[in-house]
Amino acid sequence: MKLNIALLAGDGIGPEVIDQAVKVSDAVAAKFGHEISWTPALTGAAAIDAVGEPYPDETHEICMAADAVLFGAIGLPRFDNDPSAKVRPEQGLLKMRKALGLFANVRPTFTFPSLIDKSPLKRERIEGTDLVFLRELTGGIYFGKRGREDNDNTAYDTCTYTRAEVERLARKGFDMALQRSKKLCCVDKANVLETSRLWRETVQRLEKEYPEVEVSYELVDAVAMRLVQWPNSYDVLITENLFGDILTDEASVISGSMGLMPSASLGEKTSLFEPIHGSYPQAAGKDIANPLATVLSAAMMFETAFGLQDEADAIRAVVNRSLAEGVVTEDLAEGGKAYKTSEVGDWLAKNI
Ligand SMILES: NC(=O)C1=CN([C@@H]2O[C@H](COP(=O)(O)OP(=O)(O)OC[C@H]3O[C@@H](n4cnc5c(N)ncnc54)[C@H](O)[C@@H]3O)[C@@H](O)[C@H]2O)C=CC1
Ligand SMILES: CC(C)CC(=O)C(=O)O
Ligand SMILES: [Mg+2]
Repeated sequence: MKLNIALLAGDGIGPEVIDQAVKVSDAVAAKFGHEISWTPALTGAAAIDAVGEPYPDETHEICMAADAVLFGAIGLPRFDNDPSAKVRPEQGLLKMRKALGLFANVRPTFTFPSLIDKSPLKRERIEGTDLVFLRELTGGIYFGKRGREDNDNTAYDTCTYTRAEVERLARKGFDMALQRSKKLCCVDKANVLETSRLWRETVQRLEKEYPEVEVSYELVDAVAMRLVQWPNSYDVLITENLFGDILTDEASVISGSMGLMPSASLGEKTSLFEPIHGSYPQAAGKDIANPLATVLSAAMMFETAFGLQDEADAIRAVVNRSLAEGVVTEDLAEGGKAYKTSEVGDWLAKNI
């Protein structure tokens, strides 16, 4: 099979972790007789520096022409530390998600048997955790009207959701629940927010179409607590953009490192695969970041974008072996040998 993949490395550790995902993908492709054609494209601060905008038209065209997109991360301190910057890397990420129609971000949270004792949470709480967030990705407060008024002394961001936006995400959640343990949790703040009440009402209406699915409705603040207290009690969780962004970073603690959790951003036209972490600028250029979140995002790409299950399983199997054998970056080394980002990638590619 010929696989045409757009490659958006981005900023900070983005290029380093993407390099490892490319090595591993090429190795799995060679093993199973596929040919990958990678088309690199600019995004984030790298694109601002090169052409003045964070998601150039040319990058969009490359993404639309590809069968799938593999994305690293964007963002740099020189923008984070300058609140007055008008053009920002994150605008490129949001523009890209909107332009590609990537409304559903699938963020699984799971544990690795060899890492259970590396999590700051107790073994008996986290063992067997296997849950998945479906985060709405192209609506809500990240895309609402924002601005300043009152002589620059007041700022506002608005959160808007349409019933259609909620429904398409929720349907994906119900469908996913049917494939899994038939449990769905709608995470909102319906005791306060009107948008959350629209979410709840829309999901309640859909319940009739999915009588086999047991739905619970929980407030986001309580979920933030229960997620680390009893992660095993959750299976599929659906939620809006902001809540999903925050809760999934929190959930990464269950697995043992932010550098482990992958995601798939799905839409009608195309799909994009990206680690849940950001550009971790403190580690940029040091060859120390954990590449596994990006490598596992590539596994999701083989599975979801190309229907290549054996290839995805092969990547997951070699990742599990690397962890069991202690071939890990410094975030997981705990005083033992810390491998470089590139060494982990080489090991995975060699052992697949
Ligand atoms: N999807 C994206 O491109 C995202 C971009 N960002 C941007 O990234 C920049 C940094 O943001 P932060 O809040 O520091 O989030 P971050 O996710 O980049 O880093 C937070 C912490 O997570 C850990 N971490 C993250 N990735 C890791 C990896 N691969 N290996 C080992 N440890 C890892 C590190 O301890 C790090 O200090 C900002 O400019 C932000 O806007 C933030 C989140 C997502
Ligand atoms: C710019 C942010 C919306 C990126 C982020 O934190 C994420 O998608 O997880
Ligand atoms: Mg985030």
